[in-house]
Amino acid sequence: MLIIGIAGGTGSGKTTVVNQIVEELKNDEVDIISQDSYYQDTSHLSYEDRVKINFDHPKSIDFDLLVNHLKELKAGKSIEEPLYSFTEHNRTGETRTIHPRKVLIVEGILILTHPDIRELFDIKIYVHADSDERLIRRLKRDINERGRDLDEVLWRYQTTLKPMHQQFIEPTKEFADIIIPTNRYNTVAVDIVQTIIKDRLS
Ligand SMILES: Nc1ncnc2c1ncn2[C@@H]1O[C@H](COP(=O)(O)OP(=O)(O)O)[C@@H](O)[C@H]1O
Ligand SMILES: Nc1ccn([C@@H]2O[C@H](COP(=O)(O)O)[C@@H](O)[C@H]2O)c(=O)n1
Repeated sequence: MLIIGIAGGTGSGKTTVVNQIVEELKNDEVDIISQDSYYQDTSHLSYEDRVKINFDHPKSIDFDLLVNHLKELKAGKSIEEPLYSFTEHNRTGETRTIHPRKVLIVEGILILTHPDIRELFDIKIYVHADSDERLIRRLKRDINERGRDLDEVLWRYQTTLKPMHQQFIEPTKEFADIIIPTNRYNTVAVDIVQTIIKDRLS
């Protein structure tokens, strides 16, 4: 199994790049795991307390479960990925069965911060867009798709997104084998990654 890790700040375009990469691959060859599915289970907290969580700090992620799941898949076993709700700020209680595939792509803002996870990746990619571009994209996406409003996104940006990006996310760029600039749609970089994957599949 080829495991590719794709990191980068929120709104940098990780999900978009992943979707472009897998477009030409067959379903039974590839699967995608999002770090967002591995936010800690916070069912013991009230909604008011869950809203206040710093979702951009490495502690917010259940890395033990993610490492365990990646190792299971690598060993040829299926796993149950937890499903996550951005409106409830919590796991939904449902899961999705993921079977081992030839290619697994793992994407998320903090995935390169964890040494055991870095060790499991065959290829490490960092997607880079400028912070003003990322904030604009995040505003549009969170308001349209994640049930947020302008004040919520700006409050989160100032209190956690920006400082956590500078402290934890941006420094992981140094671990990347490939850095993809995504201030614009980068078809050349996507082509290169697709070529690497096809080469490994042949
Ligand atoms: N290169 C790009 N140029 C313009 N908009 C983009 C680009 N890449 C992504 N977007 C848009 O920005 C938003 C966030 O992109 P997404 O891929 O979800 O980022 P991430 O997964 O890194 O948070 C989405 O609405 C997406 O359509
Ligand atoms: N309940 C939550 C959980 C996470 N977030 C934010 O999601 C961002 C990571 O996802 P991307 O798709 O943007 O990479 C992260 O910056 C968290 O702040 C949230 O808003 N609510």
